[in-house]
Amino acid sequence: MSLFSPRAATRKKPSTSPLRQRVGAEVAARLDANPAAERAAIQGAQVYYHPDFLDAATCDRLIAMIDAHRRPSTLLSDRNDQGFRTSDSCDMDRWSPDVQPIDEGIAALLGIDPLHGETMQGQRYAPGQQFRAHHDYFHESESYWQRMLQEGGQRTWTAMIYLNDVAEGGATWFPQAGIKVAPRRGMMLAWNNMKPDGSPNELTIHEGMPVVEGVKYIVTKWFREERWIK
Ligand SMILES: O=C(O)CCC(=O)C(=O)O
Ligand SMILES: [Fe+2]
Repeated sequence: MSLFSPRAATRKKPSTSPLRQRVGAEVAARLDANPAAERAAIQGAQVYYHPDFLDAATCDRLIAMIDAHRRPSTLLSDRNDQGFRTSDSCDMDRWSPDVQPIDEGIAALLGIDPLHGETMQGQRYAPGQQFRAHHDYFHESESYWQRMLQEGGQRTWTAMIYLNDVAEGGATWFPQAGIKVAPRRGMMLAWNNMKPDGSPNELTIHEGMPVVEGVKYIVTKWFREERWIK
């Protein structure tokens, strides 16, 4: 039997990275040392909760900003998949006095330079709206990848904050990691999209489940391996 396998030779493995490896370990160590943060009891992915990261008044201010600026959400993917992400979303102006302290507070909690953070996204889901299963990391096989390399490279950590409680539905579900998180006003959910070796972690696939009753508001912050703002 030949040891050479043409299939294995042509299948491209996603790249590992010492930089991403380091940010994974450093952020996890920082959150482990923070008594306000709690690590989810799952194998194979680093996922943390921080209840009460934002107070109610701050959540309400962000909700009002989302309502003032929201438009139908978009997708980066090459596939044009109707129904995949049906929420509204908007960019939260990082230099506005209402957003900047929150933006910098998230970066400080994780210990990541705020300049690595993409523009914070606000999202609103009405009943029936959802964000189906996806990875937050970029797929190196997609046509956007070369552009992403110019714009700070791969995404490492995601920090998401629920701005309100939702009467029914709207949980964030990680089907492979095996956790389902119900929206709770002010709670941050943060996870590393990379494995310990700095390559994409498939186990972080997650979904914003359909809202059944009520309206769900969140803000999401994605961090890049390099500076997103030059
Ligand atoms: O709405 C959710 O619970 C998930 C949102 C999400 O996956 C994202 O913003 O990347
Ligand atoms: Fe996501």
